[in-house]
Amino acid sequence: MLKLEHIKKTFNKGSANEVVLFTDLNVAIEDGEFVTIIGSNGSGKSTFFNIISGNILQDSGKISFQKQDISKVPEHKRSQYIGRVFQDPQKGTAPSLTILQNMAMAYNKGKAFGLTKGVDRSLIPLFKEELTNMQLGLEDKLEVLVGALSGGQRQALSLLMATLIKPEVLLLDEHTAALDPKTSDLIIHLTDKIVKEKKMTTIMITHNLKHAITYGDRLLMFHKGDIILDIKGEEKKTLTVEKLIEKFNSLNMIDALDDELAFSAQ
Ligand SMILES: Nc1ncnc2c1ncn2[C@@H]1O[C@H](COP(=O)(O)OP(=O)(O)OP(=O)(O)O)[C@@H](O)[C@H]1O
Repeated sequence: MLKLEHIKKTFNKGSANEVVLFTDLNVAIEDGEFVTIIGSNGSGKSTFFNIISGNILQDSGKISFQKQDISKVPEHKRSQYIGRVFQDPQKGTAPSLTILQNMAMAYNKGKAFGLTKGVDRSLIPLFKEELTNMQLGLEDKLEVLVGALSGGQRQALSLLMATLIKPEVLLLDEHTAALDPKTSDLIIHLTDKIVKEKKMTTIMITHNLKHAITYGDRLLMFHKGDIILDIKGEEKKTLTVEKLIEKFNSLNMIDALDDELAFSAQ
């Protein structure tokens, strides 16, 4: 279980630019859970990920993973069990290296590894199999430079690389947002397939309300540094855009739905 307790975070404390974001954030994510996160701009979604990954430190509060206190564990150590895919297809892959070299890098994550001696060729069948599963034809492009791939192909590769050695927690930070709608649907479908196959604890931030409702088994909504909705179980399984909007209305929270989110529901 990944647990955040009483997290507080203020940026630029004491200055004119002070942002009091989290005053008492509490959430527990079960092993194997696939959680989708929505929320208006600036509601704290990315900061939530930054605090989980150790990219920024909370001011106070506790983060524990499998009952171990990881509140002060540095990011590079947490990255051994926490994988992350970003919105920008440029991140997460090395453009000047081939697909094969990128896959080898991902395979050797956390180990002392250099490309000077070349890639262990015995791994090629495994890499080909993984790439074939994605159905993007990348298995025939092992020697192609990643910089020459389309945004969608590159994001699919980022996803594959982040999960090649199964992380215990996978953070997806709007990883389909920079893609056109068709490619975005393809990548989200692929994501769901990989998450289910590998049974990974996964948290996905999305600005696409339909994706947040369709995928995953729990939905959290952030608003001004608080989690204002937590929908799981049967309620999540049978959730529709209409039901969610009804819920916002009944809780007088329709303001929490910004234009981008509302638009994505159409
Ligand atoms: N490193 C930082 N320094 C100063 N302020 C920050 C920093 N990171 C985040 N903030 C502020 O904290 C608030 C929450 O930002 P965050 O990026 O977590 O929101 P978000 O929900 O991910 O938004 P978006 O949907 O726009 O990506 C914003 O007001 C932002 O300006």
